[in-house]
Formats: sequence, structure tokens, C-alpha cells
Amino acid sequence: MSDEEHASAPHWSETWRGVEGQVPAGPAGYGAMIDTLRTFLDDVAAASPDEAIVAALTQDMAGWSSKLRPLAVPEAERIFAHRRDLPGRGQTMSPQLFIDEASAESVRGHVTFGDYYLGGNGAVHGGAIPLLFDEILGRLSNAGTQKRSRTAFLHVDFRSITPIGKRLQIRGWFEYEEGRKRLLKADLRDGDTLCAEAEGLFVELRPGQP
Ligand SMILES: CCCCC/C=C\C/C=C\C/C=C\C/C=C\CCCC(=O)SCCNC(=O)CCNC(=O)[C@H](O)C(C)(C)COP(=O)(O)OP(=O)(O)OC[C@H]1O[C@@H](n2cnc3c(N)ncnc32)[C@H](O)[C@@H]1OP(=O)(O)O
Repeated sequence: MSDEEHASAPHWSETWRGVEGQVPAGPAGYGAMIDTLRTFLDDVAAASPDEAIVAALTQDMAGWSSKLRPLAVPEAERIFAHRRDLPGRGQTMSPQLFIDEASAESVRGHVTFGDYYLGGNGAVHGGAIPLLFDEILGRLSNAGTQKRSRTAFLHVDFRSITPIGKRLQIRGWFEYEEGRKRLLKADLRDGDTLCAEAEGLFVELRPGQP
């Protein structure tokens, strides 16, 4: 999918875009490159390659690292994880989050954990699920305001196995705000089954606070 197709796909919410503000421009094809990297990581995780494939792949990857390293830029100029116009924000650390509906108070979307996120016995790794919750609640907490916040705590309850390779539904919402404190909640479901739920405290940063 091209970046333009990504940005105009029906899963992308104009409302969420509106509350998150401007996004940095990036080169054409960046979203497709990140999609390819995600697929690659799933393929690496699922495959049992022979020695020749391992050697060739290692060489190819080292070649690409050498090409990328001289292109490193300061954080503020980076594209990775800054493309909020793309599903998954143009990053591969947490699973690709597709937003279906969003406002400044709540958000609803879907996600599929690929093989890369396997913990064991077909279940998602217990560390990947908080990543997803921090992603959706962190974005919601910071949406529609210039007053940025950071996660003070993130409590996650694993209610049932979160399956690999299935399209899951995720929701996040504001519970309350009190001074600089914002309490948000989220849940992750496989159809009618509650997989996990989270409660996060986000604290608004003071001017100059990193
Ligand atoms: C990502 C950074 C934000 C940038 C956002 C920018 C743009 C937004 C747009 C898009 C974003 C895109 C993607 C975002 C995706 C994910 C976001 C993830 C966000 C994170 O993943 S970020 C990393 C993990 N995060 C940290 O690295 C925080 C380390 N930490 C600290 O930086 C401080 O700890 C801080 C600032 C949290 C508070 O420090 P502080 O000095 O400002 O405030 P203070 O301690 O006075 O607390 C004030 C009131 O909160 C209560 N309180 C505090 N902590 C509590 C706790 N744990 N439990 C219970 N209550 C607590 C106090 O009890 C008091 O309550 P009261 O006023 O009632 O007494």
C-alpha cells in the first residue's frame, strides 16, 4: 500500500487526525517500507532457515545497516514512529494499530499481532500487550492538547490468552482528569472474549520537563 493509500484508507479516522495535529512529511513509500519490515520480522520469527540462508541474510542486513547509519539524524528530524498519519505510526516496536473511530475522549481500533509477537503456545508475549496499551492511551492522552503527558503508571490485567494472527478489537477512553493527572482505561477483545484490560495514569508535563 502506498503512503497515500495508507492515509486515505477507510480505517484511518479524520477525527483522530484532527485531534493529533500536524504530522511530519516523509519520503514517498515510507509506510510501505515499514509494512515490509513488519512482514519481514514475522517471517524471520516463523522461519527455520538453513545455514546458507542465515549467512546470506546476515550479509544483506549488514549491508543495509551500513547504508542507513550515515543517514542518522537527531530525534526531532526522525520519521520512524513520527508518522501519525500512518496506521502503526510508521514504527515496528508495537503492533500495527488501525484506528476505526476516535475523538478527544475515546478511541476504537483493531490490531493483529503477527508471529513476531509470539510469547508461547499461540499466545502473544505478555510484554507486547502493555506496549499496545501505552501506544493507544499515550496517543489519546496527548490528542487534542498542546499539554503533553507521560505515562506515570500502566496497570495491565491479562484476562485470557491473546491469540496471534487474529484481528482483535481495542478501545481506549478517558476515565477522569484531575489537575495534571489523566486517568485512562483500555480493553482488548477477541470477539466477545476479553483478552486484557489496562488502566494508565498520564501526568501532564510542566514546561521544560523532558
Ligand atoms: C512520549 C512523550 C510525550 C510526548 C508526546 C508528544 C506528542 C503526542 C503525540 C503523539 C504521541 C505519539 C505516540 C505516543 C505513544 C506513546 C506514548 C507513551 C508515553 C510514555 O510511555 S512516556 C515513557 C514512560 N514514562 C516515563 O518515562 C515517565 C517517568 N516519570 C516522570 O517523568 C515523572 O514521574 C512524571 C512526569 C510521571 C510525574 O512527575 P512530576 O514531578 O511531573 O509530578 P509529580 O511526581 O508531582 O506527580 C504529579 C501527580 O501525579 C501523581 N503520580 C505521579 N506518579 C504516580 C504514580 N506512579 N502512581 C500514582 N500517582 C502518581 C502524584 O502523586 C501527583 O499527584 P497529586 O498532585 O494528587 O499529589
